Amino acid sequence: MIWTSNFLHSDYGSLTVLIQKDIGGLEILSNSSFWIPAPVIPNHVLINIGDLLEFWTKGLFKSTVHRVVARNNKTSGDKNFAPDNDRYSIAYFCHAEDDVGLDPIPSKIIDVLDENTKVWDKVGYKEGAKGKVITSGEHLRYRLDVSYKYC
Ligand SMILES: O=C(O)CCC(=O)C(=O)O
Ligand SMILES: [Fe+2]
Repeated sequence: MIWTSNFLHSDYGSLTVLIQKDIGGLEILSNSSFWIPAPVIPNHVLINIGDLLEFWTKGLFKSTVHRVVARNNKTSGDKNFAPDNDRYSIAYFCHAEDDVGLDPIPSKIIDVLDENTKVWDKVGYKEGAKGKVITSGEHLRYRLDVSYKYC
């Protein structure tokens, strides 16, 4: 898949396993709205939390907003930059079965948290959807419909 630099998004599933080769470019949006470059660590995979885990934990685990920036600045001091090379990554998206509800998992830690409205706002659900238990399949369909236009 080819990413453009301004395609910021959170992942739709529970976890994403990401394998990056040599060149950085993945950036994570911090709480204070700064973009933080994710380092490329040789022989390691990067695990990204997706929307489903944020729903299941009432926001205790954050579905990170991220983007991939095509880097071609030859003066950059980042040793992960390789301006003349292509960038390759492989993402494995873990999803739940379509009929799995996105209500919080039973847990003493999660029970006491307030209803997580951040994930609803981040995903862009309408007011009326808040507080309803939607399913993994409904969530995936919604995210795909918003992100892509079908012929
Ligand atoms: O290529 C990457 O580093 C990340 C790609 C990504 O964010 C995605 O496939 O959802
Ligand atoms: Fe992603």
